[in-house]
Amino acid sequence: MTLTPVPHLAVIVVAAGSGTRLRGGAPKAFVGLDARSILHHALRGVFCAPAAQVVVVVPEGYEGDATTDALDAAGDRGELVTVVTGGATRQQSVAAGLTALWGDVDTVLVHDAARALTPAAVFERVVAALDDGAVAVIPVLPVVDTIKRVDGAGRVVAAVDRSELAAAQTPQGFRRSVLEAAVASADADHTDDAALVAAAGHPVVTVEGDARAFKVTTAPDLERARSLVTAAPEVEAAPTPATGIPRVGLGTDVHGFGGDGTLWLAGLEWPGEQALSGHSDGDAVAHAIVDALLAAAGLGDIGTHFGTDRPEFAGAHATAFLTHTVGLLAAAGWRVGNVAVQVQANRPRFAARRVEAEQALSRALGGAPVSVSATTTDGLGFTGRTEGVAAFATALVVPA
Ligand SMILES: Nc1ccn([C@@H]2O[C@H](COP(=O)(O)OP(=O)(O)OP(=O)(O)O)[C@@H](O)[C@H]2O)c(=O)n1
Ligand SMILES: C[C@](O)(CO)[C@H](O)COP(=O)(O)O
Repeated sequence: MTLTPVPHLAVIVVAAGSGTRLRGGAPKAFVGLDARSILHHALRGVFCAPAAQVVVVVPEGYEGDATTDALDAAGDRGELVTVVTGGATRQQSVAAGLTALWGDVDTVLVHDAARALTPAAVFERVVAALDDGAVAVIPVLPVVDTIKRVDGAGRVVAAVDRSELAAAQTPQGFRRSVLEAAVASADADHTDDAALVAAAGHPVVTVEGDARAFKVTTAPDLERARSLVTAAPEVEAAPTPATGIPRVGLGTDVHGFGGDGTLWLAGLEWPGEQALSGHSDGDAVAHAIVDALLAAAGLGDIGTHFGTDRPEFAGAHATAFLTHTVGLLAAAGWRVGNVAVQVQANRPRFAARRVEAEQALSRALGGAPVSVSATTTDGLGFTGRTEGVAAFATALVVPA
């Protein structure tokens, strides 16, 4: 998704850090997440913002690599890209980026390349606050851990009230004149641009950040980013949840009788009933729900994530499928609203276990409501001949 271009908006992507805490064997922005670098992933997000210019600030000697990444990520917007050499500190790199801005730019977002998986919605919120008249805007997340002040010997000195704290992310947005003046008059090195602007006496407002905008700082952060993009590349390409707007999806599945063991259907074991065949346990109800949820979130379909090339799902039951799907949704910023599923089958008879099935499926979906209905087809078709089971599901997902 690309927002409507804002003519006078530029994004400065600071990527000139060395990544000493990561120790990735190259400057951090040039370490790979998958086949592409951290910088490439960050720029893909940046090009969802309505920028008229994108300035990429990189370590000396990496200008060529950065240009290749930037032009690839830019697609047909390559003319917007300027690559410049950064400085010894982040603040100096921001200053270098500012010198490259075109004359008509009046609004600037500064974004860490290291926050490579920042969703477009965060850019949207920052731009919207600037449009509403703010001179400086930062995305923040609440601090979730209990915080202590400690002395040099590691002893606790005091508890800190975390309700007064927020963790700062990027992109941070500013009126250009305000940021330029703050950089020019800075008498200290600050770790973020908001601190610089606040030190110059300007109010800084906050908007909601996003857990996916985490900064790749240490090796575990890199692991997390890699697992997000390699385990579920579609997560990155999936539509970013538009604030407050839910989406619906549809899924169907069919399995024939003839499997080994007992029947598993709708997350329940059915002793004495003939099993369905399939790579997993043949639970057509669970699979239809997975398809409906993935479709709603724009994450492909069951074959994308649970194909026969995934041995861990051989023989797996509904809980494995549904909990994995909930995880994929969460990584893409969605949670399950509700699910309704209909089973067409002569056997098993659902009436006595319908509520039990709803509860089992709901548990596997983290508590989201699930409605199960069952019907026969008056002897028509393959379900009418008791050759198999068909299931049809609809799902609603809502921004997490
Ligand atoms: N001289 C610098 C230092 C940092 N950055 C950028 O600022 C962002 C946030 O910095 P940080 O995560 O601290 O990156 P590094 O400085 O590379 O990491 P470290 O402190 O571990 O060396 C990163 O995108 C980084 O590339 C920069 O452009 N120029
Ligand atoms: C700009 C920043 O990402 C906001 O959280 C941060 O300040 C970068 O520097 P840090 O030293 O890694 O916190």
